[in-house]
Amino acid sequence: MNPSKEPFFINRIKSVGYALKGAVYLISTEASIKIQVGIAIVITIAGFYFNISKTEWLIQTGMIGLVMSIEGVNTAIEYIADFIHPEHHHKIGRIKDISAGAVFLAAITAVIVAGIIYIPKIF
Ligand SMILES: Nc1ncnc2c1ncn2[C@@H]1O[C@H](COP(=O)(O)OP(=O)(O)OP(=O)(O)O)[C@@H](O)[C@H]1O
Repeated sequence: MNPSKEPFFINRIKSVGYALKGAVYLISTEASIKIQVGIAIVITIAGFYFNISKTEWLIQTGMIGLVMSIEGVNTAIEYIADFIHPEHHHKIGRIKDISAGAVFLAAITAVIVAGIIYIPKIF
């Protein structure tokens, strides 16, 4: 967002670097995203094991990305909430609960999608 005199592409490359730093920080510090990375690895192995179709791969990969992205946004919202109001406040609690609720909705959807893909292959 800062007005910059640097060339456009240098600026973009730097932004990708910052985003990468954020993703590494997220994965290395947040327990919930570590669990999600673990689940993503297991479900990817399952994809190879059950030889799922291209369409199933697209949907599965999309769901993994969706859940992990929303988890990242949820974590950022928690950081902002703690920064702007470190003390206990019911509105901060509500903000965090709504943010966590968004992750929950994405995760439930991912579980349903996994069920649709794998249950017929297992049973
Ligand atoms: N400052 C606060 N004021 C009011 N309620 C809070 C506050 N901080 C946390 N809470 C309540 O406690 C819950 C857990 O908060 P916390 O910040 O520990 O999130 P978390 O989901 O456990 O985080 P993480 O994903 O990092 O484990 C919130 O969803 C909210 O209901």
